[in-house]
Amino acid sequence: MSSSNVIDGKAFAAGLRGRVAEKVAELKSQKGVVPGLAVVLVGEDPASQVYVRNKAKQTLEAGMQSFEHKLPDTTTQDDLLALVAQLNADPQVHGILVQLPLPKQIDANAVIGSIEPAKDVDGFNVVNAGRLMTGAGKPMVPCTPLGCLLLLQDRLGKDLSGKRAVVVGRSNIVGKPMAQLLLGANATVTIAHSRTADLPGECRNADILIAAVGRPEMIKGDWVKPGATVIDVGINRIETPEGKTRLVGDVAYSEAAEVAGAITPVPGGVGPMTIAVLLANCVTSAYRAAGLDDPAL
Ligand SMILES: NC(=O)C1=CN([C@@H]2O[C@H](COP(=O)(O)OP(=O)(O)OC[C@H]3O[C@@H](n4cnc5c(N)ncnc54)[C@H](OP(=O)(O)O)[C@@H]3O)[C@@H](O)[C@H]2O)C=CC1
Ligand SMILES: Nc1nc(=O)c2c([nH]1)NC[C@@H]1CN(c3ccc(C(=O)N[C@@H](CCC(=O)O)C(=O)O)cc3)C=[N+]21
Ligand SMILES: [Mg+2]
Repeated sequence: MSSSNVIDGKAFAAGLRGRVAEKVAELKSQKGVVPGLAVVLVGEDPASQVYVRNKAKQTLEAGMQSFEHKLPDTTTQDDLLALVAQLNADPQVHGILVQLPLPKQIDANAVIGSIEPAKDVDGFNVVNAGRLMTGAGKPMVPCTPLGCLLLLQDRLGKDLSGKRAVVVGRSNIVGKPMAQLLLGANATVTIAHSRTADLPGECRNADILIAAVGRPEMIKGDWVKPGATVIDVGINRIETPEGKTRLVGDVAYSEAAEVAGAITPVPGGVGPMTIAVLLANCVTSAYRAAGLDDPAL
């Protein structure tokens, strides 16, 4: 496979962040408003700390305000709900992201449900999930699935009519909203999961294959239909034989790249898109709060 069949999510994300920065500057000059993103991290998970640092850096680079709230592992649900309430009420905050997973003593659904839907830039709140599913009202769309859709549409065109899409994984944060977006773009969608009878067979039907499983390199090259577009959402940190760690996706990349028409790498594929869409959602929220139409990004 030629390198042009690698979908460069890193470059696409950089372009999107550039458009976000332009919209931030326009809002500032027109309304004197600077979009603000609040990120809440509970606990000390090193991987989460890296993501949160990257988000803050890119937020500032786009000309936005970044508010970081780091809370200890022992934080109670009431403490976290109180912080969310404070951020809901803060006019400088247009987007609130509570990093998942949360410690066991906290009910994630209760916390997500307490975020003002307009500020729910992850799109995880039931109000936004319901809007996405029904088409009633404008949702905040979950960042990772929307990032995947943008990469697909850049390759295949906006209309996915006639294409068979298979989404492996049915989580609320990736698999289910991904399927919903593909359906909205007119693909014919199958959602596969751990109870699917013949996963390799399902995958081989896919013109568009989305892997969101959380199992390192589970999807093999001979599960991929020749010419298919493969989007690998997985972020798995594995130990190499030399005792170092390395990031791999849910797809056995080098095998799959031999067969696929196009494929996202890990790192440098979906991950950077997630953060770029997060910034885009936050800017959209700020435009709405200022009474403006959604910016074209
Ligand atoms: N790039 C990015 O920006 C992001 C990456 N991720 C990554 O994406 C991956 C998925 O994340 P997330 O959706 O949160 O994960 P979850 O663990 O919430 O969901 C995993 C899904 O995969 C299914 N699954 C697990 N094992 C198998 C199997 N052997 N065969 C078929 N299906 C299986 C599960 O099925 P069942 O429901 O039956 O248990 C479940 O639906 C992870 O690697 C995560 O790190 C996540 C968010 C953002
Ligand atoms: N409320 C919430 N919203 C999220 O969107 C959310 C979350 N919680 N919890 C964790 C997952 C994971 N996630 C990633 C974001 C960026 C990269 C990313 O930038 N990845 C880079 C490399 C990162 C690295 O090198 O470690 C890449 O793939 O190229 C990865 C993963 C967002 N998540
Ligand atoms: Mg996400």
